[in-house]
Amino acid sequence: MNQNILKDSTSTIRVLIMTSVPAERDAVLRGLNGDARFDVVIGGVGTAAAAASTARALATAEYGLAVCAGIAGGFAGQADIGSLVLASEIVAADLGAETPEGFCSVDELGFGSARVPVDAGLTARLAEALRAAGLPVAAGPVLTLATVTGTAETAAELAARVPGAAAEAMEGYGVAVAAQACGVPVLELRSISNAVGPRNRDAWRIPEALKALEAASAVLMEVLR
Ligand SMILES: O=C(O)c1cccc(C(=O)CC[C@H]2O[C@@H](n3cnc4c(=O)[nH]cnc43)[C@H](O)[C@@H]2O)c1
Repeated sequence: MNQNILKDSTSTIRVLIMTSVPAERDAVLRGLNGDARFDVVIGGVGTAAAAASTARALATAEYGLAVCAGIAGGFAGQADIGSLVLASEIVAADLGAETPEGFCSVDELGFGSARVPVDAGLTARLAEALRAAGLPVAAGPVLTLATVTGTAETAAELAARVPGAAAEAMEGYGVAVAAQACGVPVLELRSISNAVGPRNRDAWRIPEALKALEAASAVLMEVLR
């Protein structure tokens, strides 16, 4: 078990799982099968809602781990629809400035960091357990964006800007910044519902992604036992 993860007097880790919408919360709860160590919260869509909801939840109890969980878009060649992605780092990919020479991150601007590290040890253990359970999982940067990518050009630009980018979603950075501020380790677990690229909402495979999220949540429960 990672040294940073707190245990209470009964040696039980309390885990906060932040989702965006009710369907994601319900999928996670099905996988957890009533395990009382986990609190699963609907934090809303987008970074601001996620950060505010996570900070509020972390103020109500002593958690040893915060997990951002939900569906996401997968980058071509990195994560197929129905597979899982574990963030190797959480990256606010549109937090910065546009310049004539291209995008300039807040890191380059000198205003903090658009990248939050995850609990690497726990991420590795969870990835191994997911693979052992027969669930396909990739590890790579998970991008947080305010706007869902809708063109091949933007997908290619993001993939070039963040080498190895595996998935994009809309909340991870908000959850991660709130957790970091509270000294709580963070993970991001995503199941892939669609490919990052030209918008085609009819091609989103949400039921398959929610099934994968449910299965992954059951594995997470076992890994933290
Ligand atoms: O319509 C439904 O039944 C339904 C069920 C569960 C979730 C949804 C959502 O639309 C959730 C929005 C949520 O999904 C993330 N997401 C998924 N794909 C992408 C993407 O390609 N780019 C960015 N974000 C994506 C995102 O985190 C949203 O919060 C609908």
